[in-house]
Amino acid sequence: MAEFVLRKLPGAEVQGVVSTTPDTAVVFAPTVVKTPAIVVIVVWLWRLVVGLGRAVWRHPVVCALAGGTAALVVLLGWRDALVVWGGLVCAVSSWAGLWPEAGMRWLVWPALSWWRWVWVYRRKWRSVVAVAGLVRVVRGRGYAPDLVRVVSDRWVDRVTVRMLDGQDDTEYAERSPGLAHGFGAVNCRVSSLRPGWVTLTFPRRDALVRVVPARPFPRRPDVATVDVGMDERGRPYRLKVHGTHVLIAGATGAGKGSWLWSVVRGLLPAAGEGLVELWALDPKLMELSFGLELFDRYAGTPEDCAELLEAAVAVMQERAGRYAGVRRSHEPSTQDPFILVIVDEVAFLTAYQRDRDLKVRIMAALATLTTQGRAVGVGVLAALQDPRKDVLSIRNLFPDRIALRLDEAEQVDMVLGDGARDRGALADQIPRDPSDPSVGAGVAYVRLENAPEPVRVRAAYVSDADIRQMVLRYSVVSEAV
Ligand SMILES: Nc1ncnc2c1ncn2[C@@H]1O[C@H](COP(=O)(O)OP(=O)(O)OP(=O)(O)O)[C@@H](O)[C@H]1O
Repeated sequence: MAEFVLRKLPGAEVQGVVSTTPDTAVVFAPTVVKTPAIVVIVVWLWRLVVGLGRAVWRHPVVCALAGGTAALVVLLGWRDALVVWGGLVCAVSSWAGLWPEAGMRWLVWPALSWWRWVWVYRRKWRSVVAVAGLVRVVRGRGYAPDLVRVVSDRWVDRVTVRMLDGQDDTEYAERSPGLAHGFGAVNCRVSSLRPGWVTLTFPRRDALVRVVPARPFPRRPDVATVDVGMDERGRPYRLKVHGTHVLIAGATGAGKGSWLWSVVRGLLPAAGEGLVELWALDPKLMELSFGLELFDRYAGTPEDCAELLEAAVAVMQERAGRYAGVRRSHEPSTQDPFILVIVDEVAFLTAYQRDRDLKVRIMAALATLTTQGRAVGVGVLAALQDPRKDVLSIRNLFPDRIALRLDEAEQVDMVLGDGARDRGALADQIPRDPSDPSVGAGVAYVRLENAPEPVRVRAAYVSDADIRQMVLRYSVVSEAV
């Protein structure tokens, strides 16, 4: 029975790790059974074959190199083998020099991944997971999760792990600080894309330290997603705006403006073609008014904002009536453009609004838009400064959420949803420097509706000069509410 249970557990048995669990403190000596030598030899040979097969499967390049070298030495002798090797190294270096991107992709990153696998993860794996509490002891034998793969690039290590049967990714999320410290990383983020497997992301260098300049205007109008900045692997990050609603929360000076303006910038070519309409609500009168001419409709006072939201609801209902029974989703067109309602500091219209009637109207319109608008091409992009005030009542209306720097750790889950901070969304630890507002500004954790794991992204900084250039290029005659 014991053997059956143990065989069902995936993962390697822990050896050489001092166990601190009380149930293993007393070990009873088992009955000694004499095994015939031939059985022992067969078992060891079988283990050797399995080990070799696994090594070839996991490290095909290293094994091919080792096997090829051995074959060359046997066939040509070590001098000629050395000459062949020298020629190969020269050829590969010239190729990598001529095509550096391909060289990095096929040579440098795989070599780095292998090195990190051997030197950092494989070497420390069992002791770190044991101390972090991820090892299970079954009838006196310890089992550790399997370290399967390490993929490294310039910025992060992505470690694929086969969990033990019965474990789930929330357990890894809870232990992520210990894993990060154990492997010498500043952070560890946990995601699970298929049952039984978990991916641990350990950032090595921060791609997001430097300010990301405003993204170039898209060559072709794109409504579905917008290039808003850079992710932590140094790749452009595209935010979905059509078919969703997005909430952006961050403390004062966290850089909410750069997210709003990056979205506006990315949609301008489509707006120029009549496929998008940008409706702005700017109750603070300080942010969106700077690019007033870019918006099809603009409202500043709370009364105007309520009217604009109700106008959006009217468009939504008119479309819903037309689409009913004809189609189930919205395709942006000049007849029915995608309408993006952008709200800067939504709490001014809700939590801080003293006029009760107005507040009720605004909340009702917001709730209607966010619950029914996406299928008919009306989206809401709202920014919020203080997540404590109002977020719990409106947070759930937004499928996609972005947390910039927040003042307190508890606010992270308030914005992104339960468990987000455990999964590595450390929005309360995004750095800030009072003497340099650009430090950490625009850096955020994004949690999308269909992906529970947060992604760290820095929005491009759209400066005043960039906004002036946008106005010069894409002004529309803005309609009063
Ligand atoms: N993406 C960014 N990259 C670098 N610096 C940025 C970025 N976004 C903003 N900043 C810097 O941070 C400052 C504050 O940004 P911003 O006004 O957008 O913050 P905010 O979150 O909107 O603050 P508030 O809620 O007080 O309006 C800017 O003046 C700019 O210097």
